[in-house]
Parts: sequence; structure tokens; C-alpha cells
Amino acid sequence: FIRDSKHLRKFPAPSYAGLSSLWRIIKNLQYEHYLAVHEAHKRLGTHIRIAPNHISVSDPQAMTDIYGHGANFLKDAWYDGGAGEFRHMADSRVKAEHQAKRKMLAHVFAQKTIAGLEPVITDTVSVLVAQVEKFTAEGRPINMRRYLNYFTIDVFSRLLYSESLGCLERGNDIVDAETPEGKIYQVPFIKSLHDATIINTILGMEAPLLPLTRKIFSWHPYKKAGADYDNIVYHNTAKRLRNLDAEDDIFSKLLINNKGEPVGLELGEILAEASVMMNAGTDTTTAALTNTIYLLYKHPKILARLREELDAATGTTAIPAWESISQLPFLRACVEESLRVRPASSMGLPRVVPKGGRMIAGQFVDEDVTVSVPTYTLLHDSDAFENPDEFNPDRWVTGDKEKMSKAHLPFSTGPRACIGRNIAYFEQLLVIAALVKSYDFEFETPNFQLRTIERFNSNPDELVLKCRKRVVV
Ligand code: HEM
Repeated sequence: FIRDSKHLRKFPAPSYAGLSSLWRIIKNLQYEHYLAVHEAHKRLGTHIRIAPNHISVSDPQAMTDIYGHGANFLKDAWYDGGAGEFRHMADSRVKAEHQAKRKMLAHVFAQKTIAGLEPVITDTVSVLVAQVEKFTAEGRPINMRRYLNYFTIDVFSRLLYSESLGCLERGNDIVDAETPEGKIYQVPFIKSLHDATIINTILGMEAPLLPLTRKIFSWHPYKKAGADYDNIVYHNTAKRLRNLDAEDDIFSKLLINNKGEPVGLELGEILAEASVMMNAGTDTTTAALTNTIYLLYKHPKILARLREELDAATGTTAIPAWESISQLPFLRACVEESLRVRPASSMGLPRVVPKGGRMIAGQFVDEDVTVSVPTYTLLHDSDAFENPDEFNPDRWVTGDKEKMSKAHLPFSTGPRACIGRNIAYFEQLLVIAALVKSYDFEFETPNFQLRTIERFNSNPDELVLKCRKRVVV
């Protein structure tokens, strides 16, 4: 440390970040780690030290250098923070193990397969719209952030387990959980997941201490929340295993491969994969949907242009069919631009520099150093995006797409990039089209600003909207 054996002292650090992980931990406890890193890059340049052994690089070239196919940078020990006894696709750190997991599910998430998911998604969009209709008729404001989260939970439970958790219809996320001993109880899905994410994210920042910190914090309510979330997954998995008439759902791919042979996973592994899907498949898409609704209703001219496109393509249909909206350029542009200005995942995803060290965006970094590209900063890169803080979907219609695409990587890139992105776009295009076509939403106060609460994902805070039926003039 004193000798600077990894030559890290040459990288500038905000405040005392070069001396202790406490800097990041505190920023995370304030739910705005990504903003602190963003500000630090603005002041200190492209390569900065955000923890004693962690260099953050805010240059699009670093995406290829660190995450690209062939770069061979493995996931950092930070991912141990939330890992259980069995690893899942997102937290496995061993290349061969990850490849086997990814191969098992890759075809389920391919563009051509997911077209078959349309009935489940459109059907759940109808349930969402029916609920918005109810709030509209009763003249009550709707907490859109929560209803969109109910939507993603219902969609994903149907895709995974062939059975919806029914949050939309009930208007809440209180669901059954079950201990491995068979005790059934009820817990809130969203809070259980969120609280667990906070503590896992923070403990992962000092990964070498995990054997100790896991014990020290075992009493913490957020650890209990993590157990509740695991028990939700356990309950639904146990139920699905008893359901021999289940449809051809994602779960079936964890049991039988596409040659019809048993996959032979242990129960712990099945639970781990189901857990990451109910997490990554719901929390991020909720953020993306909430942010897009917020941004569109903050920008009436953009909303009007989108409605013009939608009306021309879908006529008077309230819930547009996938076929009629999947290729609409301005709708897609609005979704892309929302993922860029208010990304669902903002934090740099930590990787380890392989043996021998590597050049990363023009600077040499020694082996065994943790590196990441801060996603929020990348998506606000002023060389790639003119006026990067401005919500301007038109840039995706008339701008230099080739230049922007090098920095526009909200789903990351390379072998560990998001496997669910096609489903995420599917849900976003359908939900946004259906809501925008039929409803006028109004913020509770004219100057309302939607706060982002960064746990691991960047979760939007509550978004309460007054709703009216849209008047088409
Ligand atoms: C707008 C929505 C979404 C965004 C912005 C998003 C973003 C991301 C990002 C940035 C990663 C890389 C994480 C890392 O390196 O640690 C990732 C990985 C992953 N995502 Fe998504 N995601 C979204 C939706 C989904 C959906 C719908 C699923 C459905 C299951 C999903 C499942 C996964 C999985 C399993 C991984 C791990 C992949 C691997 O390591 O091979 N995501 N996602």
C-alpha cells in the first residue's frame, strides 16, 4: 500500500477515496454514488481512483477494453456481496461456469423466441390499463412507479412460473413467502428486494471482509429482507415444481434442455437462477418505464410528436399490437433516450484487470486492479451526445447514430451484457404506447422532480400522477 506496488497513485482521487472504500460506501448510503463519481470525473478527468484498488474510466473506448468479447476481464469480488451458496448467471465469476449458465438460457431470450411472449405481455398490459382506467374513473391519483412495478412482477412471474403473482389486480405487492421448513407468510416484494440490494451492494465494496461483515450484519433488518426475498422465490419455485401441467415457460428450460434431456440442476441452482430473473427482470424495467413516463409528460412537445406517430400507426386501438408498434422510429427513440438520460443501472460494473495488466483507454493499469466504466457518465458523454443532459429523442432520428452507439450502452456490452434486453424493449414499447395513447397524466405539483434512489440499480422514487382520459382533438 505504502509502496504503491500497483502504480495507482498516479490516478487522481476525489477526497479520501484513494485511501478508503468508506468514500464510496457513504455515497452509496446517500443513494447517489453514481452522481459523486460523475462529479469526480468532471473535475479530475477520465481515469480516477474511486477506492484504494478501483479505477473508474469514463471513456467509451474502455467499454471495449474492459467488457468487450475477448477482453477477458472477470467480474470482481464485489459480486460476492449478494451471492448465496449457489451462483446464478449474473453473479458467477468463473468464465466456464458463466458460459454454461448463459448457454442454457440464451435461446429463451433471443429476439425470435421472445415474439412468442407477446400474449403474456399484452395481456398484462390490459390489466395495467384497466387499473389506470379505474383510477381515472374514480378521480384518484395513481402511484405510477408502484403500478409499473406490479406490472413487471406480474409479467415476469408469468413468463418464469406460468403464474402471475397478481399484484396489479390486487393493487399491492404483498405476496407469499415460504421458509425451507415450509412456513408460509406474507411480505412486500419490492421492499424486500430493495432493502436486500442496499446491504449487499455496500458489503460487496469491502469484499475481503465479507466473512466477517456477513456475521456482523446478520441481525440487520435488510439481511432479513434478503431472506424474505429468497423465500418468495422459494415459495414460487416449490409451487412450480408441483405444477406438472405448466406451460412452456422459462422455468421449464431450467429442467429440460432443447434436446429434451434433463438439465440436472440442483435445487439451489434453480433457486439462484429464478431469483436473479425475478430481480433483474423486474427492478430495472420498472425504472425504465417510470422514467420514460416521467420524461414524456415533462416534455409536452415530445409527447405530442409521439402521439402523432402512434395514432397514425394504431388508429383507435387502445392496446396496440406488437406488430403495429415494434418498428416505430420515434417511439423507439423516446425509449432509447430515456434509458440514456435516466439509466436504470448507473454504477460502474466492476471487473478485474487480467494477468500482465492492460491498456485501458490509453492508460496502463496493473493486473488485479478493479476497474469499471461509470454507466451514467458514459451515457452523458459530451463528445458522443450534444447537450447530454437534455432529453431529446430526436437525436436518435436525425443524429449520428454510429458515434452515439459507442457510448450508448445502458445494457453493458460483451459476454456479460444484459440477457433480457429484448424482453425489456418489448415491455417498454408496449406499455409506453398503451399509456401515452389513452391518458393525460399530471404531476402533483407543476415543478415536480422525480428523484433517483440508487441502491444497486437506480430506482426512481414514487411517481404520483393525476390521470385523465386523453381528449383527442
Ligand atoms: C431496462 C431494463 C434493463 C436494463 C437497463 C438492464 C441492464 C443490465 C446490465 C447493465 C447488466 C450487466 C450487469 C453486470 O455486468 O453486472 C445486465 C445483466 C443482466 N440482466 Fe439486465 N437489464 C434490464 C432488463 C433485464 C430483464 C428484463 C432481464 C430478464 C431476465 C434481465 C436479466 C439480466 C441478467 C440475467 C443479467 C446477467 C447476464 C450475465 O451476466 O450473463 N435484465 N442487465
